[in-house]
Amino acid sequence: MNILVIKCGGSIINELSESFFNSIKELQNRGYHIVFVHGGGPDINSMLEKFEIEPVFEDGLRKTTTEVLEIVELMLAGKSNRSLVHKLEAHGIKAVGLNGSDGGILTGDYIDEQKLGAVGEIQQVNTELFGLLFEKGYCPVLTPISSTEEGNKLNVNADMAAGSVAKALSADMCLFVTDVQGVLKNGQIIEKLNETETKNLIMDGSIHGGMIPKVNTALSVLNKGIEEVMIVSGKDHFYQGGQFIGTKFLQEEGVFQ
Ligand SMILES: Nc1ncnc2c1ncn2[C@@H]1O[C@H](COP(=O)(O)OP(=O)(O)O)[C@@H](O)[C@H]1O
Ligand SMILES: CC(=O)N[C@@H](CCC(=O)OP(=O)(O)O)C(=O)O
Repeated sequence: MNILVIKCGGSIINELSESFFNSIKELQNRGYHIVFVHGGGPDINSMLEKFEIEPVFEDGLRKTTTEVLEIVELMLAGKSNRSLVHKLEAHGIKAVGLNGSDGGILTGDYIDEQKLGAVGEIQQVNTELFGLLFEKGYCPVLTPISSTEEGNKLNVNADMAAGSVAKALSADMCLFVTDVQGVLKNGQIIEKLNETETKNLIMDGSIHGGMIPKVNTALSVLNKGIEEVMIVSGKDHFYQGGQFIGTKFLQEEGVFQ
């Protein structure tokens, strides 16, 4: 079974192009089973603004108080997930929305409760429901809210959640769909990146903000043996005639799995 995990960023959910859906259909026709993991950062920020709460980020991760967590879940599960499922279905792609806590899909733990509040990283992924949905031709669409073993809710960065899902499924491919064509430097797309080059771009500030968890997750997924890991745009065709368009992450030369 060919499995593809697609992380769909909040930056692009409301602006996904027709070409994006055509690319998804082309991949399904080529036999890929697809799991979507979505974000929703901009919608969360808009709602926080309405409540006059200032969004605070540390290296791309949202500081999550109890009050913020309620708004995060409201927007992610109530808006972003619904929008993506509606759009997929409207394009003839069978989709079912799930929260990370449904059927115990995502179990996590706090990263640094003191510094970030209720922000987690994934410790375990229960893939059983994905298998059941794949059998009937549905794409699971997952909100990255997780539970701790004690049942506390955690806000998990959607890039990191997608990476954990890709690893748990031993996916053939993991794509991060966002609002830019890939990793850019001086406005130009970088087509191929290895770990050292990526770390240097973070150090010199060329990669910043929400791109940091994305590239770090891309590298960690690659290091787990998933060979096709890319950042692509949801504004255009990211796949056409068997070719992907975006930034592809590559193992360092001389490093073998
Ligand atoms: N080197 C870079 N190349 C491209 N985008 C970058 C880079 N560094 C930071 N970014 C920012 O990262 C954003 C994508 O991350 P983010 O806003 O978190 O998107 P998403 O919601 O899709 O996860 C881009 O729109 C851009 O503003
Ligand atoms: C801990 C943390 O940062 N969680 C993210 C979850 C949503 C997300 O990752 O959305 P994007 O993919 O649009 O960035 C947040 O609260 O914004």
